[in-house]
Amino acid sequence: MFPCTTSRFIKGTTTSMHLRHFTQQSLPSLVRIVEVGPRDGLQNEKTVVSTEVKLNFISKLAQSGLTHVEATSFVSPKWVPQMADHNEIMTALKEDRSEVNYPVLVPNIKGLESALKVGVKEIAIFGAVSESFTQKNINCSIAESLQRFELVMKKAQEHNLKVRGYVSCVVGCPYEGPIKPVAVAKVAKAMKGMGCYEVSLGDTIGVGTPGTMRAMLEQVLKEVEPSDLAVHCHDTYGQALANILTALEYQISVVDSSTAGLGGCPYAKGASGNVATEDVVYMLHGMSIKTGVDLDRVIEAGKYISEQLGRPTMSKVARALQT
Ligand SMILES: CC(C)(COP(=O)([O-])OP(=O)([O-])OC[C@H]1O[C@@H](n2cnc3c(N)ncnc32)[C@H](O)[C@@H]1OP(=O)([O-])[O-])[C@@H](O)C(=O)NCCC(=O)NCCSC(=O)C[C@@](C)(O)CC(=O)[O-]
Repeated sequence: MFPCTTSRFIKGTTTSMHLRHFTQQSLPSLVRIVEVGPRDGLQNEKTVVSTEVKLNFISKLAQSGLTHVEATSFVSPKWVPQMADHNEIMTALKEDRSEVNYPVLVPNIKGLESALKVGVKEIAIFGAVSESFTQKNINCSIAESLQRFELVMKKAQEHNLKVRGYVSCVVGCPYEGPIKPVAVAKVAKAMKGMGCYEVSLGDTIGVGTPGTMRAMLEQVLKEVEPSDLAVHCHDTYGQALANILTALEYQISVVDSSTAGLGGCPYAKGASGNVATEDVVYMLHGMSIKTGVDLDRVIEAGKYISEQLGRPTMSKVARALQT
């Protein structure tokens, strides 16, 4: 996968830093989880998952107390075939009378126009801090992507849509290696400045450690308030929970996760799944941090989708509790 690169991602990042001492009192008492399983979790699946299964999965997640379930992407079906049923998914969710938000990914005006036709209320624009990843993922430069997002933002605001922003590759890029924290701060600031209500910082290939997360967050927090940030940690190197805890220490209280640990980006080869929602909920509840999420119900949703995909869950908590 990245056989010779591991040391590149951990080298020289924390030695000069003071390890801060945090007490339980200084952590957020409430964390909002943004469930990305139906989108990030499934987008990389080779076999097309039926719309019916996706909707059942979303329904189970919605019944678990999650308030934000990212449902699909309005991207090109040639680029990401698994998300080609976005119209059917969002048309079905229009009938949902719950308070759950169903944000969708939108890369450009074409995606936004399609999303508006099916009554989407919240979108997420997605950029990155690496030029190579941006080219591979959305076929343009970082500067071009920000111009596109400005157009999307303007139109979204005209339609009173909420817009979230993603910044990918915040500690490492599959093509460029380690990323400078100051570059992340620049893109995060641009996303926030154009009107995103929240910017989610993505460790797309899961190479971050609490050391590199800390270095990155300290720069980003010079430009964006912790209340406007979320973290999105893939678990490739088994560091995701530690990285999330690091973000909580900086008062970031929104965490993206994916039930059953599904996921990966088609344009970030080698990236494994997101941190499992079950594992995040277990950790947070164990620290007396509220999430409003019913762990048993999320485990049930994870069991359902894992059975449908024909493989065991990647959630350690679900595995432990099911045996
Ligand atoms: C952005 C594009 C569309 C540019 O793709 P492009 O080829 O440069 O676009 P184009 O404008 O030249 O159009 C080419 C064709 O795509 C169509 N097209 C154009 N736009 C759309 C659209 N919105 N919906 C449907 N179709 C579209 C357009 O109509 C045309 O169709 P044709 O004439 O050839 O039949 C493409 O690169 C794309 O779809 N990329 C998606 C990549 C993606 O979804 N990646 C995964 C999500 S990001 C991620 O997972 C990371 C994250 C968010 O989780 C955080 C983290 O982990 O770090």
